[in-house]
Amino acid sequence: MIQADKKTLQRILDDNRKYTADGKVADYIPELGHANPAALGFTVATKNDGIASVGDCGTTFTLQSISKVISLLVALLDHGPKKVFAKVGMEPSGDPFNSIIKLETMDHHKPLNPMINAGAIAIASMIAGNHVEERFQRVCELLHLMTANTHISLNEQVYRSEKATGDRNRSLAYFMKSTGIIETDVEEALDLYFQLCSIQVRCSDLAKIGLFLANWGRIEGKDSPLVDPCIVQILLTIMMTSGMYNASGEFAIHVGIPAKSGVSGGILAVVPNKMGIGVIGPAIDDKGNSVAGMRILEDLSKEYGLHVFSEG
Ligand SMILES: NC(=O)CC[C@H](N)C(=O)O
Repeated sequence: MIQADKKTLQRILDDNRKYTADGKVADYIPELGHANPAALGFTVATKNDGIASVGDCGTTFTLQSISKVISLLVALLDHGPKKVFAKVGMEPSGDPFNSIIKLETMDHHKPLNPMINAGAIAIASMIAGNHVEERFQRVCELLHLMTANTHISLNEQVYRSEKATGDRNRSLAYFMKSTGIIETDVEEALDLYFQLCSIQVRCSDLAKIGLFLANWGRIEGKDSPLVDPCIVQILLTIMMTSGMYNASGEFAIHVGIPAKSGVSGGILAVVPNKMGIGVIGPAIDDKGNSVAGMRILEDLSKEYGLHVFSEG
């Protein structure tokens, strides 16, 4: 269906190109500022119907906050939900992704969820490994398995740029160290977080990660899951409630599928049991979400009836 329907996918892309003009490329991490604001593309990877890409899918970009889903997955594999959620909450924040305001006032100073920066830095501090490089490699190896693409690796320039300008994240991390949320070396947690945000991918990689989650942790064509489906259920639920930062509620109403965005303009979306979708559109809104990318997902959801709360 998806291959045969490439015309529909192309129409959805063309209809939404105009919205790239309504956003801006993030430049608070200077290296991200080089992205082309007019770029737009997406890949759909389906369970039984192959994979199709339209638009500027050759564009490479960094995961940015999309990496938060993968870090959470690895931390859950390492420690289990009980230990992980003792340190980080499960509630939507309603605040910007890099907000510091609730850290002091929340119960036990827990960051509200793993999809905001504070939560993701705390999660990074829990990823097991002898040193940062080993921890980073563990995450990359999992990505290689999910995508069958062993080329996925660090974008060194973005990493350096982010590390040089990441003072807000540094302040979040040191605050969490002072309250005991971070128990390990704070600089190492930050370094790993910056590296994970700087992993370079294409839309097709995101779509395959999405399909892996849509398949409840199974690699296409393999029967036994690589990760416990209960863990995938946690990831999808947190993506649904918090994946689009303080626009998660609106996105859930209009699109209705679990998704995670990043300030590079990428969006990873999952239609459980059906497909994974990867979108790139570097022009983002003031909440950090790709403007045209969200419109594409809304159109795909309406065209194919993907909203998870749909009349049967
Ligand atoms: N929303 C995002 O994608 C933020 C990730 C970015 N690396 C940051 O820490 O600021």
